[in-house]
Amino acid sequence: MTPASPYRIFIVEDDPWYGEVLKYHLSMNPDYELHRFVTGEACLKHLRQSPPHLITMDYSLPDINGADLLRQIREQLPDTPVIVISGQQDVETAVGLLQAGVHDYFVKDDRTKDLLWNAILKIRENQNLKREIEQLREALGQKYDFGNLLIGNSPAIRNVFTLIQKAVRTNINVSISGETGTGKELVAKSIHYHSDRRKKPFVAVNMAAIPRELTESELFGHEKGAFTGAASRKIGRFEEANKGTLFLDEVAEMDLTLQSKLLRVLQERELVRVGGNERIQLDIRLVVASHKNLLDEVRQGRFREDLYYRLMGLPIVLPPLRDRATDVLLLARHFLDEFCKDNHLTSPAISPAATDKLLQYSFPGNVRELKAVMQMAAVMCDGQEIRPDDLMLTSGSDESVVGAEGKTLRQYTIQIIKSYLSKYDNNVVLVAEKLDVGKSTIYKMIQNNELTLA
Ligand SMILES: Nc1ncnc2c1ncn2[C@@H]1O[C@H](COP(=O)(O)OP(=O)(O)OP(=O)(O)O)[C@@H](O)[C@H]1O
Repeated sequence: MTPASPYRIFIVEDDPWYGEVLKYHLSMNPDYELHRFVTGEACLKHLRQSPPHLITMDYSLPDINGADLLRQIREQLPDTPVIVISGQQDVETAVGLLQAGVHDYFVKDDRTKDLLWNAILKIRENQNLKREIEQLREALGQKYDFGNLLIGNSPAIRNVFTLIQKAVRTNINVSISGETGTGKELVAKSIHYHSDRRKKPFVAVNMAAIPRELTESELFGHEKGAFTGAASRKIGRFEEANKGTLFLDEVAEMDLTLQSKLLRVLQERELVRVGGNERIQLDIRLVVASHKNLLDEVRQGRFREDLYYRLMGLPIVLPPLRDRATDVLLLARHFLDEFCKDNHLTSPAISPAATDKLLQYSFPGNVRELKAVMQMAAVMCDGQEIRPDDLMLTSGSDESVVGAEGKTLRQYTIQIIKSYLSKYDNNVVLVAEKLDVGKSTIYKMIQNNELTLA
């Protein structure tokens, strides 16, 4: 059903006069295509032929009991909203119907047709929003097509593609390790958007970005009044990701207390919000990542061994870019073309000397650094060709640092991050997103006193 198609409503009402009143009232909206039936059987017969977007039904029909009709509608069209209109003012029936999944229940009186009008508007709004979300998720799925977007042809990255393909076929947890900027989050997204869960949420949480005292409530949520400052209920990231995928980045940053809580949630597949009693069932694929070696963390007593084995699932190791030599040029070309396209520039060639320089460099910041270097080169070059001097590399073959003030790329990076932080009110998450740097990178700069928040 396209958004432009008429909105089909079935009115099931055996009282011919009342049925006509409802039909006439709803026909004021030209978007509605109205079909009236005087028996439950007639409605059921048409359900499959031309499925409606919404059904409004009288509870007392001559041929079929309201509850039976509802059950049969639910079996055939589980997602179609049903509004029940009835002459009975019986609370038990109303509660029973609402529990059986009826969207609304109205008693026949003077206000019914207006209540019905408003209820339909609300339902349509929700249906439109749902459809939009699904379309956006589809679009994201295409964006994270790892065949297109996870660029690479080296044996190392092809091995990663094979593991992603294996992961998407099952529900197994995945642990990704690799240096910063190697593409861990991109791999996590690719897994999600290729799995059966793609229509459900992908939620990413960077454990290094959350202040320690807030981690539990951030992950598991809290009830109103659970602690000072908990002014209202908060849904945690686990609950947000339910039925979808939760990506826990920098998982090694969790303290031991939180690790025990996480272990319990994973074992029991349910959580209780901080300060609450309700048990919430969880159905989540967990993807975790760390640039630290988790096994080393276990050996040092900083990471629980039992949790380590729970999280490990299918391990994917993302090799550093320096071990994917053949990918460097492929990725360089990709980032250059992408940047030039976005900025309406003609994509320049890469000179042989610049190619050599790229191949000799060790890329400590991995793919993220290569992307930044190529974007800067596109700006710095003469528009025709990228030459060695256009490539601002910070270490390896070319120790020298560019720029009139003799600053290193790292110093430039810090300067840019600083100016963004002051522009965006010290919102680290937003700045990391805008500049496409890891949030943990910024937090580490703050920790190392390279950056101070104004
Ligand atoms: N194989 C790839 N193809 C295309 N783009 C890539 C690839 N790998 C990484 N990138 C790009 O490099 C940047 C860094 O990737 P990502 O954020 O996934 O790395 P990460 O390992 O999660 O980093 P961190 O450890 O700092 O969180 C992103 O802009 C991402 O789109």
